[in-house]
Amino acid sequence: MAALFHARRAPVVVMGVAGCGKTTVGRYLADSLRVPFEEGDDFHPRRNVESMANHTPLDDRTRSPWLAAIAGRMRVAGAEEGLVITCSALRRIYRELLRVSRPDAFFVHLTLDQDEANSRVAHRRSHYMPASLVASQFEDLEPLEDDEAGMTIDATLPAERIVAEIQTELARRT
Ligand SMILES: Nc1ncnc2c1ncn2[C@@H]1O[C@H](COP(=O)(O)OP(=O)(O)O)[C@@H](O)[C@H]1O
Ligand SMILES: O=C(O)[C@H](O)[C@@H](O)[C@H](O)[C@H](O)COP(=O)(O)O
Repeated sequence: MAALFHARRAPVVVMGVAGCGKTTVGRYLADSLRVPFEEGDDFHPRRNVESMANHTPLDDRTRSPWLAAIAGRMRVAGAEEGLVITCSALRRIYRELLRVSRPDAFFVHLTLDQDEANSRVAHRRSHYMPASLVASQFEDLEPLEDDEAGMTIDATLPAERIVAEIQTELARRT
């Protein structure tokens, strides 16, 4: 995997359960790397957003078009421009699907416990995701594994520190 990787070019997928900080860290990272940023939530079909807003978690079937759309965006990311994109990517098969479109994808898994995720989602304003679905996110979560290109980092560290550690790891692998 390392041989395929180039920090400026490989798409970075910031993953993890709702509330782990994907959007916060992803935006900051994209700014730091000077690459485009995409919010994975924007790729959901409207019915998925309605489902979550109505307290019904997504499943493999309902996530399928969303993952396909994210994979499509990753596929067209220019070789030079790079990309940071957020996607919960909770299950390994979802990540496999994204890797089909971009085998060089680098996953950053932001980890935190369920209480902290609950608290963050409950206190977040202007977002469709209810805290009632956080438990289902942990049920579905299959953490990033050692043989998957990427890194796992404590989501409760300050965002600046998380971004600095990601940049260090990207530079190390280039
Ligand atoms: N490293 C962090 N430390 C403390 N709070 C954070 C951190 N990252 C994100 N947050 C806060 O947690 C909440 C969820 O973050 P968000 O980026 O929306 O997560 P996600 O996109 O994974 O759902 C927001 O209120 C955000 O400000
Ligand atoms: O796979 C899923 O069940 C959803 O994509 C979910 O993981 C995502 O968390 C929501 O879209 C809420 O958005 P945030 O993750 O940004 O809170």
